[in-house]
Amino acid sequence: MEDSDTVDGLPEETMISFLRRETLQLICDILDTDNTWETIAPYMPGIQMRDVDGCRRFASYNQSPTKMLLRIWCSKGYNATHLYQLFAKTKLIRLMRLMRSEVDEKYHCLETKILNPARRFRPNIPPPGSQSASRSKKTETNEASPAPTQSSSSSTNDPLRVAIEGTLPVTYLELLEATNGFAASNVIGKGGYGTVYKGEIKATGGMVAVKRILAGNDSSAHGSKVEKERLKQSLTELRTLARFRHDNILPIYAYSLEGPEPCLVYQFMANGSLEDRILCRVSDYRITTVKKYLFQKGTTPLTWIQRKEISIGAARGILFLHSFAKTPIIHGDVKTANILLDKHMEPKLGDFGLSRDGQVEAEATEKCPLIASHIKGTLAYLAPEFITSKILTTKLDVYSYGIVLLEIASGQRAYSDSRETRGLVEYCQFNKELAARQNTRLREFLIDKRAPPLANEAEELFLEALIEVGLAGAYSDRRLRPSMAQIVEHLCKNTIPVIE
Ligand SMILES: Nc1ncnc2c1ncn2[C@@H]1O[C@H](COP(=O)(O)OP(=O)(O)OP(=O)(O)O)[C@@H](O)[C@H]1O
Repeated sequence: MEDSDTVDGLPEETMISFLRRETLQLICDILDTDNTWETIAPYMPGIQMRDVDGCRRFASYNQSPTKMLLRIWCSKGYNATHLYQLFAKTKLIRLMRLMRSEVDEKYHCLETKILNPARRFRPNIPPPGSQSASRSKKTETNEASPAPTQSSSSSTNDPLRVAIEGTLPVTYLELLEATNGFAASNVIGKGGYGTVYKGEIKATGGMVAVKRILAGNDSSAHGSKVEKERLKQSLTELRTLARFRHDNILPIYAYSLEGPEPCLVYQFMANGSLEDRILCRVSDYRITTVKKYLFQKGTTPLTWIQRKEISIGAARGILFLHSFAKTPIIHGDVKTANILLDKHMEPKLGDFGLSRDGQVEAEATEKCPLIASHIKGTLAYLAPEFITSKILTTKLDVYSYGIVLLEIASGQRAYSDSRETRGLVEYCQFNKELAARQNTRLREFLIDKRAPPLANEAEELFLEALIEVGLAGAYSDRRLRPSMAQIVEHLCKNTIPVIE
């Protein structure tokens, strides 16, 4: 067996021998289902990308990947109590209950803590290798492996430590190998803060996108300020993505901070950005010159069904950010370039470099809004209250998302110098008045000319909903904008929100 060094090379005693066989089997059965083990692996200190790859290969031989993962983890000195705390951290209460009889009862209060997060409790379980650890076996000293138990005040205050918690480290060398040495032919995109490369993790053949944060060569005070801002944004992105996992949020797989430039590794999105797909644009980076000739007419326009699914999926991603945690997360840079499409055209919201904890914009009572000094966003997508007063609430994302919907409906850009009415909202409003004067349906003025003709009444209704929800979302008075929950509801039902 090719991977015998990682699979069978571990002595049997490194299994979690302190767990009853039946308990271990039950835990493995649950975590093997739907590859749930992959969601806890990033929270296991000491577990690296290559370990996860090894477990995946183990699974391909019809073996339990969870059992393998736990064996590797135990070989690094972690024990049942650490496992219990890992389940607490990843909120797998069912698994905690399964093994609770096998850990000291002083840790059982972790279950109460999950059910009642307001109560603060931090049992001190020493990490392996520390003097008081029950197993003092020292392992792989070159690994930065902060045990999950080490969330003391000093570590929680360390932004770097907090940012990388829950995401796998990968070596710069592995990324060099994956991207053919960051070859120009692997470039798939460029953003304000770095270049994105397509890469292949050799062990699994899995495709990834590697964002390599630009290293500036400007050593002036301004240059180092820009550099700092870049690093800060990549850490913000890392921190946010490590905290939230959702079908419509671009998953981050790994990071590398030890090389010459910091790198973030994401799931590869085969269909590129929504912006490119709306414009039927073949990215210069994506293809060779020969292919560019073949594709010069551009990519196939999105169908109306695809547009509907993309709109709803992206809205769900934003709604998740706004509602998942106690404090809503404001993305701050929602735009078609940041909605990426996987091979099934499933949309995933990416680029969290500007995301911030914010607050829900209340419909009835006007709370004092947060003032953000950092969010920049892209001007055409930025809500007026942010531009004028730096007011930051969830309605900031609603405004930007409204613009996205208008782009999906009309195929127009958010801002264009070649239009008489440059801003997209003004362009739509202008056409709305024109349509009313000519007693014509607005959709006939605004429909994306590249899109296939509307096939049935449902598609016609959807296009109308798209335009009206888009306009409502981009309403200048933020208090009159719908919430993301209302938007998802309207789009799913093809209904039009009532606005003044
Ligand atoms: N995971 C991914 N899979 C495939 N392509 C990607 C992925 N991430 C980014 N890209 C491509 O790389 C481009 C640049 O992405 P990036 O997030 O760096 O910048 P941006 O959002 O376009 O710009 P900025 O960060 O300045 O707002 C994207 O527009 C997209 O085409």
